[in-house]
Amino acid sequence: MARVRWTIGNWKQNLFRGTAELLATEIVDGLPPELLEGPVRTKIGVAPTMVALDALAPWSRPAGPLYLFGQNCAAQEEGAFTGEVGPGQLADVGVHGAIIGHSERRTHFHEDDALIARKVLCALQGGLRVVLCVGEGLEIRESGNHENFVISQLSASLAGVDPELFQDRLVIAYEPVWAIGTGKTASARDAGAMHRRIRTWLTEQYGATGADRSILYGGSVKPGNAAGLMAAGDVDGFLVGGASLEAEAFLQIVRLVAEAS
Ligand SMILES: O=C(CO)COP(=O)(O)O
Repeated sequence: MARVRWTIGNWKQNLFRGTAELLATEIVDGLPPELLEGPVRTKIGVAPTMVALDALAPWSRPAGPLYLFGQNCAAQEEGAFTGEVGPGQLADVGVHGAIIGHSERRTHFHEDDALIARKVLCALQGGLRVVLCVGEGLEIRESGNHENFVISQLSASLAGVDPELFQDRLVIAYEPVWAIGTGKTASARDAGAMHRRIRTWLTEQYGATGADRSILYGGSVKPGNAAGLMAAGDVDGFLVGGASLEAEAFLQIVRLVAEAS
């Protein structure tokens, strides 16, 4: 079976309920009908701020075509953890999954691999999909140790997670930190090499079935570079930041992901 392709917009700390609804409407209205009616070639996700999640229910599955993602998820189901939102609470407002381990959370909120592993486990146990983000900073890229770094992040972020839980719900996103919001994209060659390395590691750890999961690229993805990145091999779609805030740019990327051979 072909791996699922994904195009997911990470809206970060942008938009309010009204503007989020407007953007969701523009995206859904602009989706090519064949993506909605035929065998779906790319699943489409959006990750608005927590307080706009429930407002997007009319555009998200099952009512609409979008999959809804939180930008974070607590490491525990519930309890005395001020400010946290657990997987059950996300699912309760119609959320399908959560982005976990984004570099902005690792950097600004000091989330380490151990915490991320607990979040991944909690979210999967709670029935959510998980988009697990990994990626190296510029210094590590320049030192040439980027592949080992990313594999160690991946290995630590999945420590203790039973692969039985993955099913089709674990997606990996490779997002080199130096490419996020900078306009610098990894070359198709570099992205392809990292994605292949990740796939090889997944196969070594979990066998062919465990490795058969989508690996997305993120970092300054735009309509102009999406086709080249899709052609790199082992790239199953994108986690899009800035360009996902413009419906037309996001829709172009969706089309390129769906049409890539
Ligand atoms: O962080 C990202 C997606 O999660 C990428 O952001 P940009 O597309 O703005 O570089």
